[in-house]
Amino acid sequence: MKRPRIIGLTGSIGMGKSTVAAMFADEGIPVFDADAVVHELQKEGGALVPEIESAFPGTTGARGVDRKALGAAVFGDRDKLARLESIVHPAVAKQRLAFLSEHADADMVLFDIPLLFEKGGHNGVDTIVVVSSPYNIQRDRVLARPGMTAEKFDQIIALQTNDADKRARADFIIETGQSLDETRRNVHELVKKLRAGLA
Ligand SMILES: CC(C)(COP(=O)(O)OP(=O)(O)OC[C@H]1O[C@@H](n2cnc3c(N)ncnc32)[C@H](O)[C@@H]1O)[C@@H](O)C(=O)NCCC(=O)NCCS
Ligand SMILES: Nc1ncnc2c1ncn2[C@@H]1O[C@H](COP(=O)(O)OP(=O)(O)OP(=O)(O)O)[C@@H](O)[C@H]1O
Repeated sequence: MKRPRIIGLTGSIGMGKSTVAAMFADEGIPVFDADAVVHELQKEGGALVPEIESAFPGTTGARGVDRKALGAAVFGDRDKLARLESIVHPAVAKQRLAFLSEHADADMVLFDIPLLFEKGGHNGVDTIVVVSSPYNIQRDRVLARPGMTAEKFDQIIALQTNDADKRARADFIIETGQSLDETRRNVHELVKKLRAGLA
């Protein structure tokens, strides 16, 4: 069956996945945003809210999942995180398949998958793009987010494949330590190469 070339976009916390995925979308490439799907499933009326409430009592309310509370419950506890992942990841995988069949005629699609290497998703994509910036820039950006603490940042970093490994396993690296304009130019050049079949 004909299917598009699948580009997997990944990178560690705050490296710029969402920002760079939006640049690919601006180039006309359909983007599957795993994180946005998780938000959808966890919001008020979201399909996973009841199951999350029963596994993690007190972490949901009238507005769906309270992500801060749930994050505080799982990021420092690998068993709890694994339990949450066993609820969330199958639902995301199902939507990814649906997305792929909706875009079966596209030449290329991009999957924005934060845990591409951690969960083995790299085996299901044709080309791997990693977003990456120097550690200090990453850390400063993440710590500037409301509600973020150095402790939470360290916990999350410890759960993710490190940046050097990601870079080593990438087909292409998009540097995000520079200006947004520079990064956008690099995305444009990469898309041009991919479209021309040169990469
Ligand atoms: C625990 C939750 C509610 C916390 O939400 P919150 O808005 O506070 O944080 P956010 O989602 O922005 O994540 C912050 C950082 O942690 C990373 N992260 C999220 N889940 C995981 C995980 N299971 N393992 C490693 N890193 C993770 C994100 O990629 C991001 O870099 C949320 O992250 C969640 O539901 N995670 C489980 C689902 C999941 O694995 N999502 C990420 C891939 S789709
Ligand atoms: N050259 C650049 N490329 C990408 N992002 C940049 C760049 N310069 C500054 N930024 C900023 O860095 C931040 C990156 O955040 P973004 O949400 O895209 O990262 P993420 O990898 O999706 O994060 P998370 O893993 O937490 O979901 C944004 O605020 C973005 O504006």
